[in-house]
Amino acid sequence: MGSEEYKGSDWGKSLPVPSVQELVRNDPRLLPQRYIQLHTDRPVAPDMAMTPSSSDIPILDFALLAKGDQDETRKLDLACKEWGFFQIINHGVPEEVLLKMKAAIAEFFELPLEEKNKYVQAGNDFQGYGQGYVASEEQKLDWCDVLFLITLPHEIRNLKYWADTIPSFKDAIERYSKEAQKVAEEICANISLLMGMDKDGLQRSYGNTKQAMRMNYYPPCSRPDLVLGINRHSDPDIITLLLQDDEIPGLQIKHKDEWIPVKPIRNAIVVNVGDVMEVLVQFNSIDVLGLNLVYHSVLFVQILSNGMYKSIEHRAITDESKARLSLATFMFPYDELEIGPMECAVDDHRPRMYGNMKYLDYLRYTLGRKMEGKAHLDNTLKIKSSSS
Ligand SMILES: O=C(O)CCC(=O)C(=O)O
Ligand SMILES: [Fe+2]
Repeated sequence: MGSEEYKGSDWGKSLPVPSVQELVRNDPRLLPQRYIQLHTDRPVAPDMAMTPSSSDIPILDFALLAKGDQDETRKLDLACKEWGFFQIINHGVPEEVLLKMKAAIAEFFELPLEEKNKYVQAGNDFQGYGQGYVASEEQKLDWCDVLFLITLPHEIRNLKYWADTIPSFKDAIERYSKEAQKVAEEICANISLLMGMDKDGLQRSYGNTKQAMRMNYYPPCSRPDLVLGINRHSDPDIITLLLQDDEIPGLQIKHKDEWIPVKPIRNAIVVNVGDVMEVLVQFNSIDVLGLNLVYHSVLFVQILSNGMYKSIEHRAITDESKARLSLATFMFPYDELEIGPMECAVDDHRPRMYGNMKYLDYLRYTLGRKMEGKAHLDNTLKIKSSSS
């Protein structure tokens, strides 16, 4: 496949918006109307406190998982089913790699605006410095500036967006990107085992992957009760690894209709199930009998699916006095992959929950619209009459 096809420029684009960081620098109390969320979306006061439930979000020991520890594998299954989110510790990514990655992001956002603007999203591109998911001049905006880069495979990188002003920037990404890929692949390997396949089963199904990074900078906000750092959404990928600030909380996940904060754990990585995982890698209890019902061909994956692993809505709130940084590392399937449930898995007892769709079409659909919880999956692949 030619590298041109992989540049990401056909993934869609986002309308240009002002830098929030600059807005705050010029007047920390100014809050333009476009950032004030509708009442229903505002983070109400109880959300801002650490509720006891945040400590229920599963914490997995990655080293045990990689060793095939049965209890840890069961915890992974439960985490994907009950929460769609979990944190991993003992993940083996050296602390130095994490610190350098976070420092590189901080250094990027500290650059003067003129310098950052050298890496601004081109008119037809999703990559670069700017914001994502802005589809209209009317929609509410996130209190956030973003640098979005496709990081793997190497040949599809568009280095014009890589901040070469910062000498350590490329190296920091290089090292973290490699480690993050290993961790994501190991988690997928364990999910394959949970599906009754061998470790490579899932990977054979989704084929080659692409990795992209979304570096988020959330400036402090004088009215954190009125704005959102990033609006509620699910990630349109297979799996996401998130590095969040060790000190400043912000991430919240929707669990049983409540917004639960994900309490930062030093050096931990937050993992979440993406939309593609929900469509591709779900199974009902009948499948756990060890049957390998996942069938794959070069461009067509047919998966038995009945809605067990869910990509969960999440969002980030802002802090009144401190800026917060986070890094989401996405694992995407390749553009041509056709996703959908397998015909032989659909019968009177197991109604089809998803249609089929080329992944690129799904990605373009979702990236070309404002974030809206799980509406994008519901409006495309999800079959409306489905009960869940
Ligand atoms: O900053 C966060 O905690 C969440 C970021 C996120 O969800 C994303 O970039 O997709
Ligand atoms: Fe996300």
